[in-house]
Amino acid sequence: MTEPSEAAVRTIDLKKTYPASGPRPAVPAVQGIDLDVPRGEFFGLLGPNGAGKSTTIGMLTTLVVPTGGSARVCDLDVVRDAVEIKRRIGVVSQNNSLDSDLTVAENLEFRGRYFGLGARDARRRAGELLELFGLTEQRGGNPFEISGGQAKRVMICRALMHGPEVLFLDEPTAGLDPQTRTNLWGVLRGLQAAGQTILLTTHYMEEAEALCDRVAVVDHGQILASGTVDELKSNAGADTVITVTYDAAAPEGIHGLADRDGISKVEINDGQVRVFAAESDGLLGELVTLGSRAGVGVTDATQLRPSLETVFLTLTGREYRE
Ligand SMILES: Nc1ncnc2c1ncn2[C@@H]1O[C@H](COP(=O)(O)OP(=O)(O)OP(=O)(O)O)[C@@H](O)[C@H]1O
Repeated sequence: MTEPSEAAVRTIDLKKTYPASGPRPAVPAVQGIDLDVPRGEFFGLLGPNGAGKSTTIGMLTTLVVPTGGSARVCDLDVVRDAVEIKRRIGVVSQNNSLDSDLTVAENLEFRGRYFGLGARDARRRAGELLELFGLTEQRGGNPFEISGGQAKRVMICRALMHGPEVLFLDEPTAGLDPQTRTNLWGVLRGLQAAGQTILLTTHYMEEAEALCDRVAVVDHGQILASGTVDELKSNAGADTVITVTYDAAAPEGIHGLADRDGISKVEINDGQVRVFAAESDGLLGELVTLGSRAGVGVTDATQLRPSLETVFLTLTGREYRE
């Protein structure tokens, strides 16, 4: 037997353009992305709605057929080896896809049988997973009469029934309240600690920051940057970003700031001024003072410490909207 490849997921110039339909033009949803996710890693695709994350995960899980480039999962080709890949991966979709005609436990057992487990093994494995995920009390319940967080945990259990090599999660905590989200983070961290390779998509920056070993920031179907959160911050946006909105055109004095040590960039858009600074002490006060000396008031001011948010702002020039 050959050693399994170290890469759990590898894509080269992967593309998907949805064809035009009636008056709707073709949509270039994914425009050539390269990913390399080693086994054991917790990898995140982070981007705003419509960035192409679901389409990417769809291609990796063989549900969406690429229109260009290539993708390998568990060293298998997503187009040629789709059936084998399905056996090797677990997928948790965005919406509740549990079967409402079955109980929580039956949903899991059914999946186990589908993947070839005997009835007793399927029951035992379902019981173990439900216990591990704190769902034993819900085992006989209807999967649509439990909370959103519980349903998501059941879906993760179901995806783990056959011991997948890679677990794919599409926006696992979208729509969940903060407490439930944090609980689910604990569950996912536990899975990774046990050796599970995980690839998730998220539009929550703090989720990517809290969970992922490495993150690819995606926007308009392209990867803008990837690396550990620390690498992203130091390569793309180590700066604090101060945004001030004046009630008239920005005061003249602002232009001089761009030449100062510790300030890497100043953007001026009519009354809005954005300053990217490694040394930001006192800067906000200075921007207010410059305004008042010129007879211009401040209507809004924000200061963002270096974070994935400032990385996105630096890369795209746009604020990140969840
Ligand atoms: N089946 C489809 N047919 C046509 N266009 C599609 C289809 N699915 C997605 N799109 C379009 O492709 C683009 C990327 O969508 P995608 O769902 O991959 O993004 P996303 O980052 O996952 O966003 P979200 O979190 O909102 O799902 C969007 O413009 C979307 O409208």
